[in-house]
Amino acid sequence: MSLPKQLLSPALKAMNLHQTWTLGETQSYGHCLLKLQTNYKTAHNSIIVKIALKLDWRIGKVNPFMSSIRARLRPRPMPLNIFQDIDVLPRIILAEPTGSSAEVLLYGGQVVSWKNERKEELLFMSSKANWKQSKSIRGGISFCSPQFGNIGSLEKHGSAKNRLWSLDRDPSPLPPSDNQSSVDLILKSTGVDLKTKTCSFEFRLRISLSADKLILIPRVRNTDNKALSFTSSISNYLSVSDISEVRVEGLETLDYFDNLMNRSRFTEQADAITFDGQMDRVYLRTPTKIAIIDHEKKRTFVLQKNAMPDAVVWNPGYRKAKAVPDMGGDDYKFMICVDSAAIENPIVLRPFEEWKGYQELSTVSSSYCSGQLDPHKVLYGFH
Ligand SMILES: O=P(O)(O)OC[C@H]1O[C@H](O)[C@H](O)[C@@H](O)[C@@H]1O
Repeated sequence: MSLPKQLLSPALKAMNLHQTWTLGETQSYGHCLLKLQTNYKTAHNSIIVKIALKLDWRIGKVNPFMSSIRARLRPRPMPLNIFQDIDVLPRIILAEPTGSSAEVLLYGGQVVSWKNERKEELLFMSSKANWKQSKSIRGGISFCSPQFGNIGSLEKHGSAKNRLWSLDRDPSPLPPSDNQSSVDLILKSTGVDLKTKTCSFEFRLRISLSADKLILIPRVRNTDNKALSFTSSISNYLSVSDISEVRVEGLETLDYFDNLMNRSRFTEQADAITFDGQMDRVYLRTPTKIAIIDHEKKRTFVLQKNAMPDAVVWNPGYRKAKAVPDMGGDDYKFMICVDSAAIENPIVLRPFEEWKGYQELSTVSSSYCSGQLDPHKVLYGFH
């Protein structure tokens, strides 16, 4: 008996992600049998549809179809908490057993909230942030690539923060995240990027939350057959009590480009960086660990990073903040940007090569001081 068309079409539909396939016997090397059984109820009867699919693949070659089948056969991870209310940008809520949480937008792959177990917000968000899906949202944490700032011909701070990312179900070679405190996102270059960059690429971003720690692992893959060169930063808007109470340690004696002085190069002379007006600097070849100490809040942010040798320190100060349309008058007091970055030497990827960065943000109580920067880790990294 042949299956009526009206039943065959939903049966074929059922062959997609929503059904679990079972792996049948392997008949010989390079062949495999996949089986699916579904039950259809019509008004009068119930019909069992059994579908068997034989797959052949060539020895020694990776078959992308097989790897997608394997991905379907993997045990299902816990569903993510995704919210998509009307008029609100789709967001993923990451939660962690101690009570800390984070919110990640698909738009820009941006982290717009990170709260500790006492529900205190650790990230700054502008009181005039533009929450529409067209411009970047001032605040939180975002991955800026393939260009930092306006050094180059591409969109300022790159296109990654102004695009809608998707969930990345197969973040290999990273293992898939299987809990509700981690999310993997992917963004592929579009025709618009290609017009300006003339090279196709993929961005991937893993955001993981654990007790008092937020980890970001950005990746850039060159999917073209010519070399790709790019600069990047992870822009961190940290919430502080008052910028005049903040000092940044770990950057002393380093060279920096001063963006307020036509990117001229200077050497830091101060013991630590403090703020009494606008500051916009790119510190070069920094240690892997930087401390941002908030005396009034008695809280220290510890920024640890790998594969991003530079660090941007930015606060607009009173005057510049007035000229920034999406920033409230006093907002500059309650924020500091200290970004992990690769700016001085652009990253160059050969065809199909992938770059992987790493950033870990954590908080400790303010008894922290520069003496606690572990010299070994500062010199040799923390992995
Ligand atoms: O105003 P935006 O384009 O978001 O840039 C905000 C800031 O980002 C970085 O920190 C740059 O070093 C600054 O020069 C820039 O002002």
